Amino acid sequence: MTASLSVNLNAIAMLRNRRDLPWPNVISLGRIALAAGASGLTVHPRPDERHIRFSDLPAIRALIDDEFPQAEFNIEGYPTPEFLGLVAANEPEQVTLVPDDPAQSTSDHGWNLERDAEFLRPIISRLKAQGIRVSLFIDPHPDAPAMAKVLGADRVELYTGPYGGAHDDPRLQASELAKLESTALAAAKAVIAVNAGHDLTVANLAALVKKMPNLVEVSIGHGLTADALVHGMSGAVERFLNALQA
Ligand SMILES: CC(=O)[C@@H](O)[C@H](O)COP(=O)(O)O
Ligand SMILES: NCC(=O)COP(=O)(O)O
Repeated sequence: MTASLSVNLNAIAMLRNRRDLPWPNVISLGRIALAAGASGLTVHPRPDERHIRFSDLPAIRALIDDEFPQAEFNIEGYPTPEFLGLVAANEPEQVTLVPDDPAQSTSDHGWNLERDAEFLRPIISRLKAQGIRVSLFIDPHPDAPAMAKVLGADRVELYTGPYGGAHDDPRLQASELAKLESTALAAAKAVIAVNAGHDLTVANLAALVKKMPNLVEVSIGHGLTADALVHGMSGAVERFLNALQA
């Protein structure tokens, strides 16, 4: 089974938000990603809207519904009442619950499922009653998948930040990969599906999927956006040089 790719649009939105202008256009780039074979689009709205804006969500929902009905919308975030309202209004196929503090610059850990169980249980059940698949963002630990399953989650998303962050240290990267592998194995035993994400790149993805044969989906934003810039730069310069000659 090949894992599917959900393209996280947060990094593109952050670039757009540098100016009061509509480019880079999150919807146009989402369309390009889906037309190129991505299976879905991910957004992680944060309370200060510094990346994706709440007003982007209906347009992403409409893009999928109108042009890519097989694709999935994945909304990630901390389940505040405001976040749950956004989810109810935009009807994603999947919600990934992440234990972010609003002050965090990016996600850097998974849920403490023992401590947060009674907080998460009713939220998971409410989201599932709305027909939404629920995934819990977890640090790699072999006990976590079974705990997530008991709480009613459909999937876990393994936090791959430390694995991605070890890009310049092969020994550390191997030990982070071993943790991810054992957690994916534990998820297979607990019969819960596995997503993964954070700081995944073309360079670190192949080793990950080899060790996690039950990986269903990866969501990737920062590394994929960086790659899009590298591979799009010469074409963009060419277009501007042509415009200068016009
Ligand atoms: C849960 C997760 O790892 C991603 O959503 C990541 O946090 C991307 O969010 P930012 O692009 O806002 O950092
Ligand atoms: N769910 C994880 C995710 O979307 C990863 O984002 P990024 O670290 O690749 O920007």
